[in-house]
Amino acid sequence: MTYTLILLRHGHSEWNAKNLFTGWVDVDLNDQGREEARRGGELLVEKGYLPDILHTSRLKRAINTANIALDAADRGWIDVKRSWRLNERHYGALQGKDKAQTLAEFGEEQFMVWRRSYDTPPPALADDSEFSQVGDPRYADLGDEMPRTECLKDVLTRLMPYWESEIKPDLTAGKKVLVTAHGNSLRALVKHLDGISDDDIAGLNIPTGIPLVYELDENFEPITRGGTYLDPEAAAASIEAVKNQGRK
Ligand SMILES: O=C(O)[C@@H](CO)OP(=O)(O)O
Repeated sequence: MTYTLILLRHGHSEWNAKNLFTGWVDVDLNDQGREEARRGGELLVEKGYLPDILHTSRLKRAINTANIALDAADRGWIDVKRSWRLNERHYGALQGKDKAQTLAEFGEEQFMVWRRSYDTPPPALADDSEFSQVGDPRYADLGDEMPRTECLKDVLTRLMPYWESEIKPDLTAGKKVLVTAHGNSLRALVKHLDGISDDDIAGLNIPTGIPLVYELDENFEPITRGGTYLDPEAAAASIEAVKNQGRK
C-alpha cells in the first residue's frame, strides 16, 4: 500500500513581488501567481495526479491557488478542509517589512537567522500593529494559541496535530491528498517527512506553484526522499529565486 501526497506552495503574491515579509498577512496572488496556479493544475492533469481531497491554510493566497489549480484540472468539486495549522509561519515584527531593507539594516547573519534558522523566532509583533491578526474573526477559535511570532520549530509543533488527525486519515482512506500552503509551513512538513536535521532544513526552499509529489509507504515514509517535482526545471529556477530574496 502506498499513499499519494501532493504539496503545492501558493503562486507569487503581491508581497512576494514587492519583496516584503508576509507571514500571516492575508495578501492575494498577483497575475504571475494566478498563472503559476493554473499551470500547477495543468501539471496535475498531465502527470496523472488528480487529487481527491484538498487541505489548505486559511490564507487567500493558498485558497486561491488551490481554486485556480483545481479548476484547471476540472477538480473544483473535491472536498476541502482548511486549517490555521497550515498557515505560513507568523513572521512576528518582520511582517510588512522590506526584505532588502531588513538585510541592509541587520546584516546577512541576522537576516538569515530570522529567515531560515530552525528555532530562533523574530521579535514578537505588537497586537496594535497594522500587520497583526489579533482580533481577526477567522482566528477566533485559536485562543491562547494565537501566535505573535514563530520560528520553524513552532510551525512544526502546531502542524503535527493536523498531520496526524486530518491528513494521515485521508491518506489511509486511499485518497490522493492535495495540500496547498506556504513556503515555511511546507518546509516544516517536508522536514518531518524526509527526516531533515534542524541544521540542514535551513538550506531547503520550496518553489512557488509547482506540485511536489510524495509517494509514502505504509509507515508514511517517502519512497523517494525529497519527493518529485512535476516540473523539475521550473522548480530549480524558482528555488534559486526564493533563496535570493532580499538580495536584488
Ligand atoms: O515572507 C514570507 O512569509 C515568506 C514566504 O514568502 O518569506 P521567506 O521565504 O523569506 O521565509
